[in-house]
Amino acid sequence: MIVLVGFMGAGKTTVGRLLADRLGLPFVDTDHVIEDRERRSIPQIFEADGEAAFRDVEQAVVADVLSGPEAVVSLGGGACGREATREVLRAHTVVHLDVSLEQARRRTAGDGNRPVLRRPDLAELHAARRAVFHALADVEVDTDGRAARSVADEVLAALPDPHDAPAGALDDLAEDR
Ligand SMILES: Nc1ncnc2c1ncn2[C@@H]1O[C@H](COP(=O)(O)OP(=O)(O)OP(=O)(O)O)[C@@H](O)[C@H]1O
Ligand SMILES: O=C(O)C1=C[C@@H](O)[C@@H](O)[C@H](O)C1
Ligand SMILES: [Mg+2]
Repeated sequence: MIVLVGFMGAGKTTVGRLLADRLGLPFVDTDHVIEDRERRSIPQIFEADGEAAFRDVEQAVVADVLSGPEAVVSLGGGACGREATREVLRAHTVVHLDVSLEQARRRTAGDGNRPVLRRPDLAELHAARRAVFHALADVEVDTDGRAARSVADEVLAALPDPHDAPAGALDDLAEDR
């Protein structure tokens, strides 16, 4: 799987869709899977059950999605906080979309669907998570001041084989031999 990680507003959902389209793979966003499975929005889950309960559901959803059919998968911004999730990620191609806190704030301004943005220690959280994303990443792309399409192009160029070949191209090659 190609798994996109990064802070809120890094563009995981936006760039993930573009990548999936370009690679001919399904796109799965674990935040969306959580909301479908729970039949509630993420802010509603945080409000009713608290963050720890949300993280439990998130960890289970990430494990399920990453053991499913091949896809481009975007994780929620806080999903890599769980050791179990970091362990599962070892078997996959992890792409870190790097974003500064300033840019992340600008991109997510006015979006009430990210309760963690209200945390008073956001700067520390951003720095701590950034180090974790960096350590997990096979591919890392700076997204500041870049259009989502250009970020997707850079990710595609940096993906290890065989992801950079169009879907089916390698099958043809094998048959010709
Ligand atoms: N490279 C980019 N340049 C400018 N705007 C962008 C870029 N990538 C994403 N955006 C915009 O920033 C906002 C946040 O992007 P997106 O929802 O894809 O982030 P995310 O990483 O999925 O965040 P979250 O972890 O909260 O789900 C959206 O409005 C999106 O259109
Ligand atoms: O950064 C975070 O902790 C979060 C990011 C979003 O993707 C959602 O998963 C949720 O709002 C929590
Ligand atoms: Mg997202």
